Amino acid sequence: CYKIAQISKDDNSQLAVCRVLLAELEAHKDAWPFLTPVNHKVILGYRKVIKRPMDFSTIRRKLNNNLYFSLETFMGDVNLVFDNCEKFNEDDSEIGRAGHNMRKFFDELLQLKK
Ligand SMILES: Cn1cc(C(=O)NCCN)ccc1=O
Repeated sequence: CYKIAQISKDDNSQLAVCRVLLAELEAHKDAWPFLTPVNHKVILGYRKVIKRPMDFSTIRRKLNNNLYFSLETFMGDVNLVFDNCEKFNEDDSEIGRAGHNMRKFFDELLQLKK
């Protein structure tokens, strides 16, 4: 039993770290393009180009519904947000720059939490 308890405790503590990381991402001044799903009815071409849309509100819902099994699966969705942003936006654009800033910020957060 001890071993099973140990695994689940690690997952819980990892998920607690995910909640803190997500809160810090959402609070960043450059988070605004990523707070809610991109509206593909407004942003022409988005649905065709971006096969796996992701945003911070979706990540929060998945976290609340216990759909992340580890820090790694959580990181996969956060990086998907930034990868989608790079694919769809020019580097030299407001949203493109916000994406690069947020990815750098996230990488620095992860260094602190290690
Ligand atoms: C991440 N991203 C966001 C938008 C956007 O317009 N977001 C609305 C913010 N209120 C457009 C393209 C894109 O790649």
